[in-house]
Amino acid sequence: MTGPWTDWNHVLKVDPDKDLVGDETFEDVCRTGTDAIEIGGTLDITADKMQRVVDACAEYDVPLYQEPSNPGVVVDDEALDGYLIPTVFNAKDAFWITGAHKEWVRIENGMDWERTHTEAYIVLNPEASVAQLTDANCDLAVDDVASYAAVAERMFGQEIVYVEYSGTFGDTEKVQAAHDALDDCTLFYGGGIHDYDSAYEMGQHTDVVVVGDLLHDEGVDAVRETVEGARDAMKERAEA
Ligand SMILES: CC(C)=CCC/C(C)=C/CC/C(C)=C/CC/C(C)=C/COP(=O)(O)OP(=O)(O)O
Ligand SMILES: O=P(O)(O)OC[C@@H](O)CO
Ligand SMILES: [Mg+2]
Repeated sequence: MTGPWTDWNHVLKVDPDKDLVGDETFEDVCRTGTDAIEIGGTLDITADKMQRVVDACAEYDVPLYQEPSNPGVVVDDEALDGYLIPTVFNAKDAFWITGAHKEWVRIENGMDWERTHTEAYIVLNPEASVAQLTDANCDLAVDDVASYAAVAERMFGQEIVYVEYSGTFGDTEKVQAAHDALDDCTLFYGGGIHDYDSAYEMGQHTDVVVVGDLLHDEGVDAVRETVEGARDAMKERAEA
């Protein structure tokens, strides 16, 4: 399965419910050197807030994807390269596995399947809003994580597997196990990446490093360092 993400090292996740730092602009956000921008968050997201970020980023040439947290916040906009649709594989509440998806397809006026892509989340930080919302079972061993990853790719045809530690730096052994379990599927990792070193370290275990809160807490210069860290790690891996 191919998609543009097979060439990415770094994704910047913009939370439409959070502010930028100081007088930074979305032009600055689009010029951090990241490979793509994913617009999404768990709490207090609305279609209006989503639309504002899409509009602010539309004129720059960085790939722009929406990652909706529920069917009601999807925006139909030509400026979007596509939709990355989460499914939380370790959710205890089935709404987040197929229920929301069924509702979305039911209420949409014709699906844009060409631009719709799948992201299999394995949520591992029990403190994160996404874990609490979806009632995720985060108590997973290394082999549980690897097995979820394989199931996502082989049995559910997911295009991306996303190991999610939102808010905290994750266990590299679990991330590596997910990576080893995958064949064509692209592995995203997100959580607690806050500088060059953390991006470089996790970049050795995943295909793509996702950076979120750093943008809203520290700003674009800090994000740029993580782009460098992820890129250096992956370049070294490719050369090894
Ligand atoms: C079918 C459609 C269109 C939507 C449903 C999509 C699903 C299953 C969403 C469940 C998982 C989810 C809420 C994903 C949103 C992306 C995400 C994990 C953002 C990070 O959120 P946090 O960092 O936990 O939240 P805050 O930063 O808002 O606290
Ligand atoms: O905010 P952070 O901790 O960088 O996490 C990024 C992303 O995985 C959240 O969905
Ligand atoms: Mg967050």
